[in-house]
This record gives sequence, C-alpha cells and structure tokens, in this order.
Amino acid sequence: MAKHAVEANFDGLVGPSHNYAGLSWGNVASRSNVRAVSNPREAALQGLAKMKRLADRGYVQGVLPPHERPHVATLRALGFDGSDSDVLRAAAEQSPAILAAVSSASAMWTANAATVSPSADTSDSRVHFTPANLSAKFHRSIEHAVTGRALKAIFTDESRFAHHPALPSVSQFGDEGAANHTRLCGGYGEPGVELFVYGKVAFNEQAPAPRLYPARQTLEASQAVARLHGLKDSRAVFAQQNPEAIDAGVFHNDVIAVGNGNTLFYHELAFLDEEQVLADIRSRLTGAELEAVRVSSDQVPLEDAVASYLFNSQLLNTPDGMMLAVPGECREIASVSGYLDELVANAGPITSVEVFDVKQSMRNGGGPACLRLRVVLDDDELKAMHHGVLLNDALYERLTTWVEAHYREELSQEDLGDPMLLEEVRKALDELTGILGLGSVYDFQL
Ligand SMILES: N=C(N)NCCC[C@H](NC(=O)CCC(=O)O)C(=O)O
Repeated sequence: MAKHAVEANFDGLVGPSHNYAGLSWGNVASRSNVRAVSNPREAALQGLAKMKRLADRGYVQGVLPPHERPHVATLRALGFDGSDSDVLRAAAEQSPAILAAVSSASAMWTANAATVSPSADTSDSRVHFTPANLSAKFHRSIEHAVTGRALKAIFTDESRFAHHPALPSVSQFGDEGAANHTRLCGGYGEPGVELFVYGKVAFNEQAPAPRLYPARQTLEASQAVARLHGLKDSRAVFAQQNPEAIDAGVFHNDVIAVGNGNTLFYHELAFLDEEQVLADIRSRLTGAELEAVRVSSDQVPLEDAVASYLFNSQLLNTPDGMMLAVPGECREIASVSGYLDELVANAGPITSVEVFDVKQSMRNGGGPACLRLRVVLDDDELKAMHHGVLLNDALYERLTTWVEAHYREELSQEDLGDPMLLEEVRKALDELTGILGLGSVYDFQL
C-alpha cells in the first residue's frame, strides 16, 4: 500500500551578494537588467515572505542556505593570490567579469540545486539526490559542492536518503536539476512518472537543437540521473524541449511548464513533440488520469509567457483543487492576467491563483518556482530529516532579524571587490549555519 507523503518545498534564502551582472546569455531578464543596482535585503525579505505565506497555509516549507560569495577559493584556483583582500582587489582590476561570476547569489534558485526522486519511484526505496553540475554557466558551475554538503547535512540518514555527486562538469552532461524535471503522480506517496526535459542530444549533432541560445540540459545528463536514481523505464519519460522556445528565452523547462499530482500545465510550444510527451506520460501514469492544461499561443503568446513567467509558478494542492502561485508580473501583462481569470473560472484542476512579489529575483530571471526545490517525503522520511531548516514562526522571525542585521540595501558591480562585503558575508553565513543547525558547510568554515 502506498505510504502517506507530502511535497516539501525548500526555498533558497537569497544571499547578501545578490546583484545584477548579466551573467546568463539566453535568460532575457538577466541580460536586460545588467548593471542595475540590486537590493539584497529586499530580495531576501521577499523570499522569506513567500516562504512564510506558504508555511502559514500549512505547506511543509524548508530553507536552503545561500553560498559564500564572492567565492575567494575559486579566485585562488584561477591564480589570484595574496590575502583575501589582495585577491579581491586583483580580480576587480584584472577581470571584473570573473569577480562578478564568483559573486553571484545564484544558489537562491534551488530549482537548479538538484534532481530529487522520491522513494516511491526508486529501486532501493530511498530518496535520491543528484546536485546539478550547472556546467552551462561558470557562475553556476561552482554551486554543486556546497549544495551537496547542505543536502547531506539536512538529509543525513543513509538508510533513507542517497546522495550522488554531480555529473561530470562538461557540456555533454550539462545538468540543470529539477528545473528540467517534473513528477506526475496519483498521490505523492504512490509511484509516479518523472518527466525529464532536455534541450539537446549531446552525442548526435544531427538532432534538433536551438540556434540562438544555449541548450543547458542534455538527454545524456537526464538519462544518467535517471540511472543513478534507479528509476525503471516505466517511471521515466524523456522529452525534448522545443528549440524554438529556448531561442525565445525559455532557458529551463520550468519557464514553460509545471506539473503537480496528475496535472501538467504547459504552453503549446513547450515540447518538440507534444503528443508523444502526453502519450508517454499517460501510458505510465497509474492511479490517476493525466490532466493536461494546455495554453495556446493565441491565449498567451510565447513572449508574454517568458516576460510574465506564468509557468514559473508553483502548482500546489489545496483542499479544493490546485492553487497556482504566480509572480506579480503575471498581473501586469494583459494576455496573461486575462488568461488567469479564465483559468479559475473554468472547472479545471486549477481552482485558484495567488500572487507573490519576488521582483528582485525576477529581474535575474527567477520566479516563484525557480526559488524552490521540491522534495517528496513520506511520514518517516519527514521525521528523519533535520528539522532546523523547516520554517515556522520562530525561524521566520529569526531569519528576518538576521537579514536586517547583515544585508545591504544597495549593491552595484563596483561594490563586489569591497573586502568589507566579503567580511559581512562570512560573518552572516557563520551565524546562519548556527541558526539553521547545519554544522560547517562553507569552505571558510572547514
Ligand atoms: N528557471 C529556473 N529554475 N531558474 C532560474 C535561474 C536564473 C539564473 N539567473 C542568473 O544566474 C542571473 C545572474 C546574473 O545575471 O547576475 C540562471 O540563468 O541560471
């Protein structure tokens, strides 16, 4: 009999170095806000407010810590030397672009932290985690070591949780984690269908691929993760993302589709072969019929979907149907706002829409769904994990006070070489691992 299980959402706490460096070619928002002055404090508080609202609604809500940025260890590996201040000064003078890359707070987008397979789907009945190598972008490729440490510190019991290292960090195995992975199921505790969406086939140059922007995820990476997690063929579907969508700015599948339970909410241009994707899911899904909520280009043009991040929403169960947690930008674009009104008026699986303000993150191309990693846990697994990262009123208050004490309200590209920033970050993060009870996860703590 299937066990009772819940979907826990782990949001990335925005780090104190949150800034706009235009690092992600192919991500329209990142490029259009390059060099804008950021507000790290507001960004972190917006993220915490989202977590709090969802925790108050009864969802299991966790927090994943930000990473140490600027990452001095990476600068040293690239040949900058001397004291930490010397390293920062030299990087700022010789290569502001490298300094910006090692200063990004991009670990906040935890949909890219890892791929997670629930125990109901895996051959050894453990929850499997593979941190994403994020090899497509230098600034993100340095995340997986600390991400892996944090996940191991939270999910420690080896009899229940299996941790794999990230895939080899080369473009052929480019892996962007849960942003290109969604799970359809009857109930969370029942075996589900894991949909892996890839942008290109690495070892077949004839296969369709985007022309303008990079495909960050390969089929080979998705298949490797499915193998590592012990997913049977009957549990996994591999589908190619529509190259046209990637070239329109859909750099991850979660910018054009989101699934929850038996429901797949997607744009008609999401997949290269829509009919095949639906057929593959339908033939594997047990215990429920697939509800395909398809949005046509007539209803919402692709460019409006990208600009509003309509599909980068969280799709959550409520006692009466599903709730779509959308970014505020969805109400600013007429086609999308009108579509949302129709969606809830129709008698479909999505019965309500709630708006969340995550503008600081959105300006770097990160909506509500980018900010969270979903981990389905049965009751015993939930009991076994480390509870210090689960948000309750007390933790929310503590983290809010912590942000207010340590975060700046303005950060420009010129500030990244300031040795004081590094000191502030380390002091804040050292305190944070204490608040969350995580032990030592950062290089400067080891
Ligand atoms: N869709 C999901 N799941 N995640 C969104 C990630 C946004 C992130 N932006 C950035 O890394 C921009 C950083 C900058 O330009 O400063 C990225 O492109 O990888």
